[in-house]
Amino acid sequence: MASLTDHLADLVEDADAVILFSPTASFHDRFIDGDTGDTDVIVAAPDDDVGAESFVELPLPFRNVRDRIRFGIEGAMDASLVSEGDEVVCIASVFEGESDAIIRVTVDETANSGIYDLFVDSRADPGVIRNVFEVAIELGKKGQKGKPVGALFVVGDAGKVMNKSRALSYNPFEKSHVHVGDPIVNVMLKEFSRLDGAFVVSDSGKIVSAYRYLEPAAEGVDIPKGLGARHMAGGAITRDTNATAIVLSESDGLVRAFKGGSLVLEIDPEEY
Ligand SMILES: Nc1ncnc2c1ncn2[C@@H]1O[C@H](COP(=O)(O)OP(=O)(O)OP(=O)(O)O)[C@@H](O)[C@H]1O
Ligand SMILES: [Mn+2]
Repeated sequence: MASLTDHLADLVEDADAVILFSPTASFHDRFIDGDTGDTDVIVAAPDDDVGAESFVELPLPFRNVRDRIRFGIEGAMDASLVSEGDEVVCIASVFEGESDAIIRVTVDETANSGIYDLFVDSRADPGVIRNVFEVAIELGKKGQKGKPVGALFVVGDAGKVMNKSRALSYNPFEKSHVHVGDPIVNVMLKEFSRLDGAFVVSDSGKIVSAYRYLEPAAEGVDIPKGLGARHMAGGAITRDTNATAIVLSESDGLVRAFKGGSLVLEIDPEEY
């Protein structure tokens, strides 16, 4: 079987840009050394291991290829590397291992899914959003003592979020100065996730409170039917404030992110 690289020249020809998703160094080098003509080469990956000229950092590996491509394209748009109407060739690994798939898309600014803005254009630091995702994914994978568990994290704009919520119980984070991402905090978050309500996290990642009952106005919130009170409250608080909500569902095990009152991203922790 001919390898993907044998066809690359044909497939990339007359595209405006190529996005290589997490390429190996050898694939990237072969690619750069080949004749890419006027086509810009962009690398999208968790880390820039290949010394790319143009780079879009992926905050998560995005097992779902559609999410990965959306993030890469929206990130490339944000950096003015591609623009409306551009033909972009995306080269990614869909199966395990090396780059094995090519998806050619036309950039359509109106189709912006918001997945890039979720991380980069939130009130909270991108790393904070990522850390909260990681806790939610881990919690979703393992549950609490083997049982599925739900959790609601409201990240950023914490002052306003506190004003639109009330305490369900004493706040174990009252006088602490702990941040998401600290290993010990992740253990605490998992422990407290058995109890009701939401975690409130500041822009910089400080855990402001646990056990908050959110009381946002729910009008104008557009979340899929079938999701319950936790998701409704999480979605609605992001319309009422500039926070981002990351919700782990106890019933279907998925992690969802809401921003501006809409569902932006849905991932299955089992794939991570
Ligand atoms: N307004 C709210 N603020 C904070 N937490 C809430 C709120 N409403 C519900 N919850 C939390 O969500 C939990 C689950 O509620 P519910 O089953 O209605 O939500 P859900 O969206 O179906 O979530 P799941 O998919 O996890 O079941 C409640 O036990 C409570 O801890
Ligand atoms: Mn439910």
